[in-house]
Amino acid sequence: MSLEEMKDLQLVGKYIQPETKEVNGILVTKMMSENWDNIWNFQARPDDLLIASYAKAGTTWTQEIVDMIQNDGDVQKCQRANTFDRHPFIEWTLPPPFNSGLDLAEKMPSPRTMKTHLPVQLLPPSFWKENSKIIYVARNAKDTVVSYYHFSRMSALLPNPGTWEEFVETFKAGKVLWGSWYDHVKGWWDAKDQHRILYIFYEDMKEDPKREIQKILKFLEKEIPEEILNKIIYHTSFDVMKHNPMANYTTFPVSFLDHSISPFMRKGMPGDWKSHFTVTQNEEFDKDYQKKMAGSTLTFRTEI
Ligand SMILES: Nc1ncnc2c1ncn2[C@@H]1O[C@H](COP(=O)(O)OS(=O)(=O)O)[C@@H](OP(=O)(O)O)[C@H]1O
Repeated sequence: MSLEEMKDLQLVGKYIQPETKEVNGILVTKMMSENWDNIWNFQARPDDLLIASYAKAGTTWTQEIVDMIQNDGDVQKCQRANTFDRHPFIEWTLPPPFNSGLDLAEKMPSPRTMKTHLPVQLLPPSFWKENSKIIYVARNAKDTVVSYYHFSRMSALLPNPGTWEEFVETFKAGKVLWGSWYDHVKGWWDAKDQHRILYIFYEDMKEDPKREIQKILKFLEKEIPEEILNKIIYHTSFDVMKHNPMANYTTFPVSFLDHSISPFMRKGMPGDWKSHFTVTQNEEFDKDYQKKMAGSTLTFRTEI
């Protein structure tokens, strides 16, 4: 449905209950669980590109970078629709008249670029069979939980997060949509060498966007002049994306996403967790983290 039609339906969000259900032990929305057979049987194509991540890891940022690369730095072309419509969110299921990710994806001509937050074991198997390319973006747990908390406060589509203290515990227990952060990042990390997966980090993107965009270019087998590369870095910087209505989620009905509670483009900085965690909370988080990440070669930076 068009943005104009969406605006006429400002109130619809109020009637969407963020009820949850489990699919193979992973929490998803009730609507996703009811649509699960279709999601699982989704037909990927060999020339699909999937941007995968745990929620709040820098998905939208990566989507904008990829779209700019695919459109040779043409900003106008990247303004053709909001992020949600440009890159179908395959598992995201909404009631009619809203478009669900699968509907959008199935209608989209090849080559498609799509998004998912599914943990690796729940990815529709056709992606593996067709050997589609996947970019996985990961972000450190502490900044992720902060961003997830504020997003849950502003989004009527996600369960109520409760207090910050409560949400940290829910996150640690993996009782949030898309399941445990720890299992998600490790699962995709372990899968990366057996498939066409580029695994990148939010903190690295922030530290040196040029270097990380060059990694994406290489993965996509694309070459662009320096001038376009610089344009992409500028257009996908936090300050520019924050004011880009096609990338900052402000085109969504306010009853879905209420930016006056917390903007989607909130801080965009590694290390913001320091203004949220108490000393005790941080020590307990670290202790729990060591246990959950023990034995993995995957490491994160919590500041740059
Ligand atoms: N260009 C750019 N630079 C730096 N940071 C950026 C950028 N674009 C988005 N963001 C930040 O990414 C967080 C949102 O993550 P996602 O896009 O993965 O969210 S979602 O799961 O798809 O809803 C959210 O992080 P927080 O600010 O910490 O909440 C966004 O602000």
